[in-house]
Amino acid sequence: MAIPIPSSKPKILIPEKVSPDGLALLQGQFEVDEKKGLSPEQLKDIIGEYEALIVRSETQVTAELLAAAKKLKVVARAGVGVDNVDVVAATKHGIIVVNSPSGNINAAAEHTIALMMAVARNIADGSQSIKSGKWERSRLVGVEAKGKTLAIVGLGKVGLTVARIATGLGMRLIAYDPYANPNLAAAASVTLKPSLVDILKEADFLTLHTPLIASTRGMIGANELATMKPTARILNVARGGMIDEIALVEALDKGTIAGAGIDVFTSEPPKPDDTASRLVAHPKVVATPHLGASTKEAQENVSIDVCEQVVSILSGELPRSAVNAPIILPEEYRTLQPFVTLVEKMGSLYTQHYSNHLTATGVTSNNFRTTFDLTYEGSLSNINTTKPLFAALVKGLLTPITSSDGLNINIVNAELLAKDRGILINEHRSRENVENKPYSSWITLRARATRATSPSVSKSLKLEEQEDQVIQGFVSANKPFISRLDRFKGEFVPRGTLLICRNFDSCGKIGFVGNMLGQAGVNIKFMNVAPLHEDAEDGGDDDEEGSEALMILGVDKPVSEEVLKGLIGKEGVLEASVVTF
Ligand SMILES: NC(=O)c1ccc[n+]([C@@H]2O[C@H](COP(=O)([O-])OP(=O)(O)OC[C@H]3O[C@@H](n4cnc5c(N)ncnc54)[C@H](O)[C@@H]3O)[C@@H](O)[C@H]2O)c1
Ligand SMILES: O=C(O)[C@H](O)COP(=O)(O)O
Repeated sequence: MAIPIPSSKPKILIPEKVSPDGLALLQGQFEVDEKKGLSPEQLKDIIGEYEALIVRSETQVTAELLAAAKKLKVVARAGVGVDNVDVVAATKHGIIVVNSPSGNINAAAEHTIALMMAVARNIADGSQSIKSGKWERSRLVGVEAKGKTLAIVGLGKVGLTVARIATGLGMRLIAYDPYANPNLAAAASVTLKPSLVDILKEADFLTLHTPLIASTRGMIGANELATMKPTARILNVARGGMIDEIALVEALDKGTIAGAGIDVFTSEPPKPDDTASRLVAHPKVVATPHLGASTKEAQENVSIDVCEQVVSILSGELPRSAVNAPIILPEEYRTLQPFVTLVEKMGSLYTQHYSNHLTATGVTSNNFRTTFDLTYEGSLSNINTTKPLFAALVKGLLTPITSSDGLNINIVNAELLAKDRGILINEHRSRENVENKPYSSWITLRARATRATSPSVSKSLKLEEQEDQVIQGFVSANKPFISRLDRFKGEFVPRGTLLICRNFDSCGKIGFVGNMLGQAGVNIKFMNVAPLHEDAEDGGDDDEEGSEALMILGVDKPVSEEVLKGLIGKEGVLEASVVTF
């Protein structure tokens, strides 16, 4: 019998119905498990195997579930609303939450208009009546949309689309949204009002299009309903919970509200005793089972949108619509990616080189500092977002010292993790000295020297504490290069294992180090010598013992501490460190 070989491909779990159009993008490179009908416990039991989770609105992605999701890198919501995802908990775990902010806008807007017309013209009631053999023309007289006031709460993507369609129906449009763009509102012929009450009073139809957040939960309760006209009708294709369902049922019973078209409920699907069930059953309500986004077109859109983002994230790239990180434009990302690699390597070089180098006295010195200046220079100073570069630096600095913790450092949690470790990074942009460089952009990482507050403090400072620690790098042909390390300038590629020696700049050093490595069976793959940088305080000193240089050797295996000790102090090697990328 053949024994199944475990797959080494990253695993993606899809516990809900997601359109196959996007899923096709995942086939081949990932192991995709579509498992519908899992209970929360079953989901928790298996989530630890997966690197990506793709959901719609039914799966509750709780803090408890995320804590069990040890490998999870991304929660992708194939839709807009992420109220079923604990985004704060995801952020803490470094899990990126992505959604599809625009894939189903049109579907939701058209569904709103469909419900409005259905409520206005008693479509559901009329259909049921005729199917039961009746012919009730006088009971089912409706109202027209033309000339009526449509009041919109939340003039975002769906709200504006509803407004544009409703203009074509000849409706008057008003809206309440304290954060709305007045130009977009005016272009859609919507008059913005300063308060909710202002629009409630005038509404013939009230439609809700906000997210479900603290300020919108229960925003339409008994008091609000009481301020509305008895002929008014209410539509909700946004989220259950924004309307007090019991208050609405009572208003419909009393006849103080004429009707409602409801797609979303406080409990989905509603159980018989839930308040939502009373609303669904009410004769003046046209109810649909959260169908706002359920069109073929919208499902194709959101599926492709989030699956593309899952592929990006699992390939180590940035998504375009992260909910818990700023949105980065793809063209910006393309420009930034080589610099992201560079900065991560600069951070890693910093930690490995400064926190672990063997000095002339044979002591391993840790000179790691926690306050950094990260300066983007040349044309890079014009970029819109530096967030990925910031995150890359945190990742580079921390990974050599935290990799055993399994920390997943990314743009989502980098700031938090840096803060937790007391690391402060000040970002700067500079266009100075552009003409002196052979490359258009470069980056400088500087950990400033301890500044003496008095002569006695100055005396007590060790020499290395009195100097800035500097790493500078640039990108050429999409490859990262280090162009300065400490007081030394010289180009080298940060890859593989590097032995970095500080030595007196005189004859015989290379031969001596090469010989020692050879005896230890370590092969040298490439070598660079970096002389003192012109800005270095003792730069240009030609005195044999005064002038120093760095020797950077790419080696084929790690150099043991014993070999390092053998190098130090002899033949003018002053310090040595080994870094691995
Ligand atoms: N039923 C469905 O299947 C379906 C489909 C798509 C979207 N939706 C839901 O529709 C809603 C709107 O989606 P969207 O894409 O237009 O979102 P959006 O973020 O583009 O717009 C939301 C708007 O609400 C406004 N807002 C926030 N708080 C407010 C407050 N307290 N008072 C008034 N306005 C406030 C915001 O300023 C924003 O303009 C969301 O809840 C989404 O989940 C439902
Ligand atoms: O927020 C959304 O995108 C809608 O509510 C759609 O939800 P669904 O994907 O469960 O249909």
